[in-house]
Amino acid sequence: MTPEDKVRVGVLALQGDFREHLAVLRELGAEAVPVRRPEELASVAGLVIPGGESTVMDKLSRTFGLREPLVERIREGMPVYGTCAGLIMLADRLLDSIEGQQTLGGLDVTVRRNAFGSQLDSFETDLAVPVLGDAPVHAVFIRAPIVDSVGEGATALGTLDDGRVVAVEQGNLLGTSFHPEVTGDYRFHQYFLDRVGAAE
Ligand SMILES: NC(=O)CC[C@H](N)C(=O)O
Repeated sequence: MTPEDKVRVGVLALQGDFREHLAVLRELGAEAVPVRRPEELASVAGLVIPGGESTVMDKLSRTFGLREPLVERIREGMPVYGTCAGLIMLADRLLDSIEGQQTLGGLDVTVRRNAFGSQLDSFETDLAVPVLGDAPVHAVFIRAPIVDSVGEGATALGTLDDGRVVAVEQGNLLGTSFHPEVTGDYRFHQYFLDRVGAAE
């Protein structure tokens, strides 16, 4: 692969663990840049929205003038992968939001914030994700949201043993409740990059 062939993708870098996602995407051979301004968003063919705090990310996206361009690119079909707070940002409907909190939308799902309560802030488990192959995905959940219901437009990709959905896709949009960037298993990032390559 020459530098000219590299897929150029962005990671929303307003807040949260965007550096880890940049490192993963670069390791997978993509040109990955932080996105904080509309011009930077315009320069990328796909976007990762990282984990962090969705209420803060929402506010900053409006302050930085990114909200409208983000909504527009999502509507236009740009591949986007949202993890944890990023999944919250992509949800059409949100439960346990704070007053005035908005999402970007795009995924026909209802997501509940902080769904595992304070006793179980963080946990890890192995998850079957058939679209990524037979090997289970080791999933790390950190104050994670859950997909409370999946609308007609979206498809569940992975569920916990109790049936709760933690990975979804819809067209070019992909969302996980958990954090693949911290596990060394980058199949979700590769799945996203394949979408970007196909969409270009
Ligand atoms: N690790 C995370 O991204 C946590 C998400 C956070 N609880 C929120 O509501 O945005």
